[in-house]
Amino acid sequence: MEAAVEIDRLVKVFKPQLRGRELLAVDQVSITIAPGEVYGLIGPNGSGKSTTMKALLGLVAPTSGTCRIFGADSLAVDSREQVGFLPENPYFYKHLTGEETLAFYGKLCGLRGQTLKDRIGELLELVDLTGARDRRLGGYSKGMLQRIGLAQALIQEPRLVILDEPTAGVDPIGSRQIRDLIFALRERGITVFLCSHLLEQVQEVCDRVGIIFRGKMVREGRLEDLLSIEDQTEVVLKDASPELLEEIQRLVAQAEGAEWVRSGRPRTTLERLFLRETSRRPD
Ligand SMILES: Nc1ncnc2c1ncn2[C@@H]1O[C@H](COP(=O)(O)OP(=O)(O)OP(=O)(O)O)[C@@H](O)[C@H]1O
Repeated sequence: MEAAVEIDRLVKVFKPQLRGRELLAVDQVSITIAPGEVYGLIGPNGSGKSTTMKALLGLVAPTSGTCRIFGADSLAVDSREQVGFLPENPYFYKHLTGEETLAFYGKLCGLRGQTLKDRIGELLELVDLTGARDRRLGGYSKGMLQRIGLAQALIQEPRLVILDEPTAGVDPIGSRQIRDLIFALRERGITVFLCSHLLEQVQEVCDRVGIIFRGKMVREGRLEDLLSIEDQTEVVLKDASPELLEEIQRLVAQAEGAEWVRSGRPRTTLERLFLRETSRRPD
């Protein structure tokens, strides 16, 4: 099966504008993403995530290496026909309404008439902005702006969506909505390539993750494989009495090779606690 994304030994060196040193932003990075997969590229600020994405989109010319989208070289204009892109800081015309914004981008993609109208209606529904379709973007919250940005990226029914920090500056509830949207894209079989430096967001939505640091890919794999601690087993008990715990501990002490590491209450993440507490409260 043809890969949705194939980045092969990508190198990007930025030349200094006047004096100064060359900057190796991406160093021999290779990424392959299968159709329908949700892939997350994570790494600290300045590690080369956006540059990798821009090279894939043909917005940055590789110093060496190649990028392909469904087999087409990223430097060829037609490779972009299948791609939707949400940049890190999307710029929108604040005086346009949500609906006008999508109409603007839809027309740029060649959509017209009823097809365009239907597509706009469908996308506003998908990103939960039907009620705000006639409001100007100047009055949208950051989360709403990201969602209209996502709708814009989907206007031409792409097979691949590239999202650069889709939840940057968005509160946990807004982030949850964007995450749910990514799940919805996966259900539709759309390939998603996203980057973030927020690990928890990536953890929930991605099938596979790459960790990039100082331009180099340092780890890559399926999330379960990356996160499992190979030599440990987790048992979660409900309403366990202290006596039962003692009994188990005694059994473990008798067992050859096994070691009791810890017991205690499992913790939720701060993000989950925040979402649980705030979703209970009326506005
Ligand atoms: N057009 C450019 N000219 C010169 N240097 C650049 C350019 N674009 C990016 N860089 C540099 O390349 C390095 C990688 O930047 P990049 O934006 O790819 O990182 P990132 O991982 O996306 O960071 P962030 O999480 O902050 O968005 C940084 O040191 C950045 O300053």
